[in-house]
Amino acid sequence: MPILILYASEHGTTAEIAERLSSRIASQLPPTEVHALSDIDPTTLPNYTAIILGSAIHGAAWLPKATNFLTANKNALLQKPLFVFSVGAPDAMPKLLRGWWKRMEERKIKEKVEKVLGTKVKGEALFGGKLDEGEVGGCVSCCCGMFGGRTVGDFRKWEEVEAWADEVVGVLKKPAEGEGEGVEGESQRGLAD
Ligand SMILES: Cc1cc2nc3c(=O)[nH]c(=O)nc-3n(C[C@H](O)[C@H](O)[C@H](O)COP(=O)(O)O)c2cc1C
Repeated sequence: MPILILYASEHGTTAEIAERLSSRIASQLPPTEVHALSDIDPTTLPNYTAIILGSAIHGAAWLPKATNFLTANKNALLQKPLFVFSVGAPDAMPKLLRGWWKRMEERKIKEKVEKVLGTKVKGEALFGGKLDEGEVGGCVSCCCGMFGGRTVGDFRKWEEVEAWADEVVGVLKKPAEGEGEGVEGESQRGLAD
């Protein structure tokens, strides 16, 4: 059965990261499938070995379509080893705020996911994304610009994406206690404890 990578994206960066995760994982544990949340039939979730769910971050939270999917399909998702990732732009913040902002987002998203599921997931990550001209406007743009932040930029670090893909593979390959193969262990990258 394939490993499923699902994503919620507004401007395409989360989709690209999902594709990169997929190809890296497929090079070690094929097959994989990648789908936008809007393109998956939730009744097919039992057909996958493991599920990796990712969302772009807006307003320091997952996109509503990702949170809604998590809530609506909680029971099916919990039957599988579940990993989550987020794609945001904390590196666009002014330098002084960057670390604090990233940790705040990590904590907030982790708490929300665990609250919806009622349990921890097998692994989590927050990756840098991309901001194109005109995507972020108004107050956010103005404040970032004034205090040394950026409103345009590519903050992706592909080596971090691939390293997390390798961690996911490691977790999935690790035998569960008392079983021949399984999913014990956790893979955390960039998300606060
Ligand atoms: C309207 C808007 C709001 C955003 N808000 C946040 C935010 O609160 N925190 C953050 O880390 N990134 C934020 N971002 C940055 C996006 O998460 C980042 O650009 C990401 O790469 C977008 O992914 P996507 O291309 O898949 O939509 C925002 C971007 C936009 C366009």
